Amino acid sequence: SHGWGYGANNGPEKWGEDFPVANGPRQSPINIVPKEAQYDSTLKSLKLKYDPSNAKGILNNGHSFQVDYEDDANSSILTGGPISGTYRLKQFHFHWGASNDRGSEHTVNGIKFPCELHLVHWNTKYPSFGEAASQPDGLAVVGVFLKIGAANPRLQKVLDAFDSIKTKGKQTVFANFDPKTLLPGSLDFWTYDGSLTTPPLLESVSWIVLKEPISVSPVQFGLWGQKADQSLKT
Ligand SMILES: NS(=O)(=O)c1ccc(S(=O)(=O)NCc2cccs2)s1
Ligand SMILES: [Zn+2]
Repeated sequence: SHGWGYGANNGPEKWGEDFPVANGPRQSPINIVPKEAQYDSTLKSLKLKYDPSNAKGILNNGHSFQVDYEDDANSSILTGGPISGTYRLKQFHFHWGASNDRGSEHTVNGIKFPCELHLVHWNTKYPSFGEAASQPDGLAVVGVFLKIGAANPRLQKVLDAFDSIKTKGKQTVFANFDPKTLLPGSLDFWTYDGSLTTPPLLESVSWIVLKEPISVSPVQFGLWGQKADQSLKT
């Protein structure tokens, strides 16, 4: 199909053909250079309050594995940090590569991590996710880097679910999961105004990238690589 992807003919270099905002002023991802970041004392600490029962299912959308959440109430929300108001969790998903030396979208001092988790939230001042996604302050995505290291038992439930959704379009029930368990000990973050990192590349995201990575073991990550068909890899 002609849809966007990560291949030579439909990859990031070509996205601008169908999505001209790709050449816009606030495109993500970016390279984060900690020494150049400015400390902003007006920023508040991040507050994440998630209700595990809001978890609905896990989907292989052909570009990632995505866990979707009920978002018809303020039961799983993000407040504080750089944002004002209340943003509701819509879904979380991952980006990874064909090998451990690549995969993350943001880089730190030019270094790619093997994987990056995104928790996608939308501003409740708008009536819906779709409406919020087209507004400059519509979305807030928390990014968490994954590094290869100790086994991470909190990830295991997500990894185990990959087994039953190996092909694009497949989804399965994924219930009772608190994504807060995936976060590192520190919620210190870098923040900037950017965009969705995949089409439609909308410039509506307040990015909140956590400084501390979480770990995944070589075995856990190896399974990940095997399970995802090639189209899923960056
Ligand atoms: N990598 S990322 O977190 O920047 C995301 C990319 C796409 C995301 S989405 O699933 O929220 N769809 C976005 C939309 C589809 C249609 C209207 S907006 S989140
Ligand atoms: Zn993402």
